[in-house]
Amino acid sequence: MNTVKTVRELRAAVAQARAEGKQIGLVPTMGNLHAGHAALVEKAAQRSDFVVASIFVNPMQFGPSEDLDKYPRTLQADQQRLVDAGCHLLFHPDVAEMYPGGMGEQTRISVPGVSEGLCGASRPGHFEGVATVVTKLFNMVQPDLAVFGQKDFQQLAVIRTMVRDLNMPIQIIGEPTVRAESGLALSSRNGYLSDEQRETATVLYRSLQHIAQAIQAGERDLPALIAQAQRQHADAGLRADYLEVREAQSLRQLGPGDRELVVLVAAYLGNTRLIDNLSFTLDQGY
Ligand SMILES: Nc1ncnc2c1ncn2[C@@H]1O[C@H](COP(=O)(O)OP(=O)(O)OP(=O)(O)O)[C@@H](O)[C@H]1O
Ligand SMILES: CC(C)(CO)[C@@H](O)C(=O)[O-]
Ligand code: BAL
Repeated sequence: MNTVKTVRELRAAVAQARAEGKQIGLVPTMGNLHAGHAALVEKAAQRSDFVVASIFVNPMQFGPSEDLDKYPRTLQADQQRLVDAGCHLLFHPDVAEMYPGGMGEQTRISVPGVSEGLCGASRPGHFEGVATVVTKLFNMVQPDLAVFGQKDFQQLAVIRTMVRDLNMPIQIIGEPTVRAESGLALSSRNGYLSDEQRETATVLYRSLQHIAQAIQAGERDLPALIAQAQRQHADAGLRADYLEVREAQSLRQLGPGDRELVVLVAAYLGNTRLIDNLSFTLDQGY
């Protein structure tokens, strides 16, 4: 697996793969790779012939008081993981390569509607940063397909909407969340947690399961279900950001007859912000 740092080298390597008749798959990441990322690369390797992964901690999607500076950077271990998962090329640009004119006057992509609320409410500008950098990566690589994790459920919805609205000829594949045995969704930010906090954080997935099961069993008092879960989170030492049930395709508020639902949670444990979600189908509709 080659690692390249410039757009010029990236384009040359992809052009060569294309000239050999290969289908191109892209897996964008911010590095500090775990088994969740490996699953995305493996999926891309199944569905395409030449897998490009990117590692770029994108300053544009971080708020001023977020963890841009301390976000873990572990290039060597990441390269090994990518090789093991079947990646052919790693793009690892620096900020100047990605934003040569600086970020201030960079053209931006905004995706209204689906970007609003949930993480969009607590991280203003975040999805504009994500949509902009993903568009740039799409234009640099021009992949046939790109793989993203369902763990970042709203991000996946934003990207699907952007691709549809801007007629980008790229198939978007959403991969299920890879979890620890405890149920905790794997995330680079879990590295900020102590062993005890990692155990505490498992309450989030248990709540998602409980809420999904209760709705499937006919419970419709969502405010009560959510309040009960939030009390448990607070008792465990978590600070609530949001806990909501939405229609899963559009992320709009639930309406009568909806069948595809998703429960989404974000909460702080100390300074660490954790997110998780669980989607499910209602046979009879909501
Ligand atoms: N547990 C997981 N299972 C499946 N995909 C995942 C998982 N965690 C992250 N991903 C996906 O990997 C891609 C890159 O995400 P990113 O590098 O931000 O990793 P992360 O572990 O989610 O980090 P963070 O702590 O910043 O959220 C995204 O498409 C994301 O949805
Ligand atoms: C998609 C992404 C690589 C864009 O920076 C990032 O938001 C992530 O890692 O999920
Ligand atoms: N995993 C999404 C990237 C972010 O939290 O900034």
